[in-house]
Amino acid sequence: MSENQQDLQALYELILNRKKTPIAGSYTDYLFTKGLDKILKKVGEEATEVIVAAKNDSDAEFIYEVSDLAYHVLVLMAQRGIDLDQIKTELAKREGLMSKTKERNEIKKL
Ligand SMILES: N=c1c2ncn([C@@H]3O[C@H](COP(=O)(O)OP(=O)(O)OP(=O)(O)O)[C@@H](O)[C@H]3O)c2ncn1[C@@H]1O[C@H](COP(=O)(O)O)[C@@H](O)[C@H]1O
Repeated sequence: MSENQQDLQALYELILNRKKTPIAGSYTDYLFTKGLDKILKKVGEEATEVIVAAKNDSDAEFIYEVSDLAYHVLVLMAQRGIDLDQIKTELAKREGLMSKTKERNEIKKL
């Protein structure tokens, strides 16, 4: 990993650290202080911004919004007490599984 790439595990640990040891002026601390509903609101907003950016041509804007969402999801995970290893374990269970697309009946127009 290049020096200019954020390590997700390190970021998650920094977020956990903010939860354990609040720091004045920290945005992460601000989110934890506001609580779950505020964090959920931010995740919702950031997800919407990803959707809007994905429809636009700018890769930079899309990357920016996905990064905002990733950070806020990590804050949500920390708030819920779920760590990255638990997500990796869940993803590993799916490795090699064949996805099944369901046969769906055509929607009939009324
Ligand atoms: N990756 C991030 C990160 N991504 C986005 N953000 C913040 O997320 C906010 C999103 O902007 P918005 O305009 O949606 O929100 P806002 O108006 O600032 O605040 P709201 O009242 O709407 O919540 C901005 O304030 C960004 O600074 C982040 N804040 C922190 N980090 C990482 O977390 C570390 C610790 O940050 P602090 O907790 O601030 O020390 C930092 O060093 C970074 O590595």
